[in-house]
Amino acid sequence: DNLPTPPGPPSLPVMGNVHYIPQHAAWIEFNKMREKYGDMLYFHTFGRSIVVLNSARAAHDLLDKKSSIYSHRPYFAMTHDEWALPIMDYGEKFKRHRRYLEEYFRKRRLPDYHATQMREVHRTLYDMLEDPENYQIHFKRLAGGITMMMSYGHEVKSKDDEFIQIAEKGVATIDAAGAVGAHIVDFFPWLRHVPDWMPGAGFKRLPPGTSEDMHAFVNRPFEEVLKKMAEGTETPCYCTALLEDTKGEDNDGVRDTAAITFAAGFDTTYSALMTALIAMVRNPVIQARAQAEMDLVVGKDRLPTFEDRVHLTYLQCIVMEALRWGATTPVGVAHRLCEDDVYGGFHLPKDSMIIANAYAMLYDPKGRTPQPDPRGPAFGFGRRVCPGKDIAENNIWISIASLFYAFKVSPAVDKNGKEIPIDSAFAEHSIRHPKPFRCRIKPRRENSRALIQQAAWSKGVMLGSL
Ligand code: HEM
Repeated sequence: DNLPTPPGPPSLPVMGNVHYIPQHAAWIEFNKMREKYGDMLYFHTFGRSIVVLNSARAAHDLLDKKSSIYSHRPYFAMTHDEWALPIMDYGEKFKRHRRYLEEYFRKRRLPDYHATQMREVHRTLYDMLEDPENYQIHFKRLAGGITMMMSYGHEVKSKDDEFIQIAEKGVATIDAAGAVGAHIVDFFPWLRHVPDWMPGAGFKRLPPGTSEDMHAFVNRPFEEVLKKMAEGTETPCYCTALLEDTKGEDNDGVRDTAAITFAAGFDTTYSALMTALIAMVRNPVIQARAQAEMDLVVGKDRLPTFEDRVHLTYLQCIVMEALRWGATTPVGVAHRLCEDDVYGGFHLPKDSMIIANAYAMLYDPKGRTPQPDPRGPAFGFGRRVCPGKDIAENNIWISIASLFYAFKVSPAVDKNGKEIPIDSAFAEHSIRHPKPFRCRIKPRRENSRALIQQAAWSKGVMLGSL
């Protein structure tokens, strides 16, 4: 048919209009273009096209409702290194890897992880009590510690943990930004044959030596699990359970999916925790209200547990708002349309790269009652929706509940005792983070210290925490 492609900035002959794709924080600029061009933006060059979806409706209508044709990933060069699910194209291996993760992180299984989550969070409370200045390090250890325990049964006692170091290096080589968020900043190199901004393409630019880091990251923790299983000293975890299920027929799949839970879950969770913290530091009234709700539901003599969750509706709103305001993965990971399609009277060409602008959806100024659920845009769409979304939400929930139950957080003060104003700007990377800020984290009540010490002591996480 002769339907037009969606609107977008004006095109040059041959070159098309990709030069209008902003180099920095593209999601913000795409959002501005929305006023002029609407919910869909179209960019093209040399016969290739990119469609940006600026509204939750468009993303839902296409990526969710027509997921059978919108769940591929754009082409990129490093296919031989396809161990990482987020960049894997649709196909048998993709389905197998997703099945593993969905099976082990499905809703029904979530209670299996509660003990690990509580233990790691209580360890973090203790770290915060002893060394509140370094809260960022404790959040990092927490985000990494939960994943390492769930995936490998490995206990992360300090930030200097061997596997965390390996993993951080490994994730850095994937270019964390590229692994879970599309690297739009580097959009132009895409014209040089390979979409450099695509997750995985970062491998190409690695400085010498880092492919060893990547290899170590994917292999070392897994090998340790195998070794422990051989000795009979393993801790039950994702790897041990899945190795048993798959009976040695897909050890690579177990290894790769375990590694991706770390790569995809570490920085994102850390960012969400930082977002919740800065939000509470800046909004003392809201913080106090959440604490009053917890005092009512939890009482004053114990720390919160997952059982309290259904009663803590105000706190749940804070978690939702952190997911919204944080827009941790502002453009998620790009999808690819695998056949021609029509939407809203426009022609969407086969093989278009589809970018869901989650940022635009989460920052949509049009007020609605009730507010739309931020989890849709925050965790992605269709058959590619984040398989860790429920476990991620639980990680964030128990962390936030416990932290604000035990501590009062407020802006840092200067030497005259005056509060230092906090700049709540975000670093606009493809995994967004609040920019570093200083704050005070103080036990909230007289017995807070004792409650934390008791919890940390009973779980044996008191020593070697720092
Ligand atoms: C706040 C935390 C998190 C956020 C905001 C987040 C967000 C996302 C988003 C937006 C996507 C892309 C979805 C799409 O293509 O439409 C994604 C994919 C993915 N996430 Fe998460 N995620 C988080 C935590 C986690 C955790 C804890 C895990 C591990 C259990 C995880 C594992 C994955 C995997 C494996 C994919 C690739 C799925 C695929 O390509 O089929 N994520 N995530």
